[in-house]
Amino acid sequence: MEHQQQLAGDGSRSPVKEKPLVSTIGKSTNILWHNCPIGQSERQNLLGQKGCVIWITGLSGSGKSTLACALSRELHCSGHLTYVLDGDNLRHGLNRDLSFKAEDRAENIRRVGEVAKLFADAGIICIASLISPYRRDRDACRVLLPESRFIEVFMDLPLEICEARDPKGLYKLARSGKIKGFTGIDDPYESPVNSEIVIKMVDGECPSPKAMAQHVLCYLEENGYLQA
Ligand SMILES: Nc1ncnc2c1ncn2[C@@H]1O[C@H](COP(=O)(O)OS(=O)(=O)O)[C@@H](OP(=O)(O)O)[C@H]1O
Ligand SMILES: Nc1ncnc2c1ncn2[C@@H]1O[C@H](COP(=O)(O)OP(=O)(O)O)[C@@H](O)[C@H]1O
Repeated sequence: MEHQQQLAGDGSRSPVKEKPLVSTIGKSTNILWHNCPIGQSERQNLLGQKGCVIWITGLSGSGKSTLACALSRELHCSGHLTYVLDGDNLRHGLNRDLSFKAEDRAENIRRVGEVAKLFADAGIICIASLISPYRRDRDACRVLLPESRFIEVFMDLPLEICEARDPKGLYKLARSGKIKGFTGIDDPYESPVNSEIVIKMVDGECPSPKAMAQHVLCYLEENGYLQA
């Protein structure tokens, strides 16, 4: 198979015959990586932005989906291509086979991390909005996306505020024991320690959805994500 070129003494290139590198990845054997001539940088140039993942983590009711939607709208209106991966929504399809026990939450985050990586490779600003309660699972996604392409946003709101909002009535059900293993009630949430962005209350008030989106937008502008 001809898949590499060798530089000859006169500077011309001639094909080198070499055995292809075949490897085992997970449970897949005898597989090869296939490169495409159009790569991430060409797609980024087309879109005028850097592909990245904005990973929003926090308790249920902390405003993850609200921020994801507000940010997506702001970016869209200023000519940037985004896509929102929302935990609740993905559990309707891709992740419908997963429960909320720790190993299923880990698999949920792993899958969404891999999907988000594809979106970033496509040059898209991917906004992932999931509770993602375990630090180890979030950090594994960060490793998947080197070159600062993983931007963690921590919704640092107190449980009492999230519980008071309770838009789906799930905290009420968890408190009465009708939902077991609910994050923040009888299941853990490990707060991030190295988030790029933290959204928190100021003088007892939560910033408005527009203000939260502006906060992230400023970070993207200042760090060069909104140009190729
Ligand atoms: N046991 C339990 N714990 C937490 N959340 C629960 C649970 N059961 C159902 N829900 C609803 O599922 C939404 C969270 O899904 P995620 O995929 O983001 O969760 S996780 O990242 O795998 O922990 C979450 O959505 P948000 O409120 O938008 O966070 C809940 O509506
Ligand atoms: N910045 C905010 N200020 C006031 N209310 C908010 C804000 N962000 C979210 N909310 C409200 O809080 C509730 C939970 O928000 P949501 O985005 O669904 O949270 P999550 O996705 O983290 O579960 C919703 O009723 C939403 O309208």
